[in-house]
Amino acid sequence: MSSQALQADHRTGAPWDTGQQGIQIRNLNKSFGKKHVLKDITVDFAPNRVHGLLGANGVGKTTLMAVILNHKFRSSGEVLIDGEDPRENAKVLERTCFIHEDQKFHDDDTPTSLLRILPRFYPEWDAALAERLASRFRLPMGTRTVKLSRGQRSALAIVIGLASRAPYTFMDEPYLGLDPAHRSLFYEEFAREIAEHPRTVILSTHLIDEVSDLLENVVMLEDGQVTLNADIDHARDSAFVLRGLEPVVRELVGERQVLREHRLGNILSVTVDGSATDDDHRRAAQSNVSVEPVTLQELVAARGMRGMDNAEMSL
Ligand SMILES: Nc1ncnc2c1ncn2[C@@H]1O[C@H](COP(=O)(O)OP(=O)(O)OP(=O)(O)O)[C@@H](O)[C@H]1O
Repeated sequence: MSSQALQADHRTGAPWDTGQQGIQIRNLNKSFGKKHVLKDITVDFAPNRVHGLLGANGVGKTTLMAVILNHKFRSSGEVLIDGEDPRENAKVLERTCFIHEDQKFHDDDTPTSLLRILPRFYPEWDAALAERLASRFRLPMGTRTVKLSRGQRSALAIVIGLASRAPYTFMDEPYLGLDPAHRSLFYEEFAREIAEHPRTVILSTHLIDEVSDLLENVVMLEDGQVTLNADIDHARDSAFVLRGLEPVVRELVGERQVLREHRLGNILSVTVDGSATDDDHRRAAQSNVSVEPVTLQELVAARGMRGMDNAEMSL
């Protein structure tokens, strides 16, 4: 076991056993009828890291998470969690938690009844944490979930996702309906939890700049395939923006791949695939062109545009 995977449990002082081997996916395919959504995906999600699963609407993020956890059947390919196939594998599945956008609950459940029942399903459940988070999110504990607002249902799902302490936690746009103050609260509690109890998190989100400080790794889906799996700093370094008068910007871009461009008056901004070289910086300075880093949000928007034939953009 790596030292990174072994943390002290702050309550008991006992070693904190986290996800250790991560998730390995090989040649994974998923089709719905004739629609081929996941196309021969091979990717590893390293253990004990927070992975942002990013991409345009409809590109297959939810499907990928659901197929990893066998909530949806794969068409072909291999998935291993901690070295084991999760299909009908209770030992693996009890180490996972999946919270969905617009999480559904049984109508008759209340936050109180759920927080009483769920520890049976999550061996690492922390009841004190669940109570503290429920109180911070001001959940009406006795109200049936059918009567909760959308934001309150999201808050309840977040409480469950964090309190489960599942070594493999999947969060699919978990903040829907949360107002900015409650989203900030989620980010604060998430950061605290992950620092104290590292685990492997796969978080899909469109609020990329808002969550980028929480992410350690970025996995980008485009047109059913993984086109980027990189440390967040490398991801940011995988493209750059040249901004200036069109002829000089075009000359600087040369033959390189353009991810996106837009014009404001006679100023052209081009997002270029790859890293800016020392030569780019020197030539740009001589021609009055600025070389700017991309934000993660811009990067996903720029790359996502290329998948527009199969996915709608919402970034
Ligand atoms: N049960 C299903 N039957 C048929 N098609 C489906 C089914 N579930 C998903 N799809 C299709 O698979 C594609 C991927 O959907 P998915 O929900 O995984 O995308 P996503 O990247 O999570 O999108 P978003 O960002 O909008 O949540 C979409 O074209 C969707 O219509």
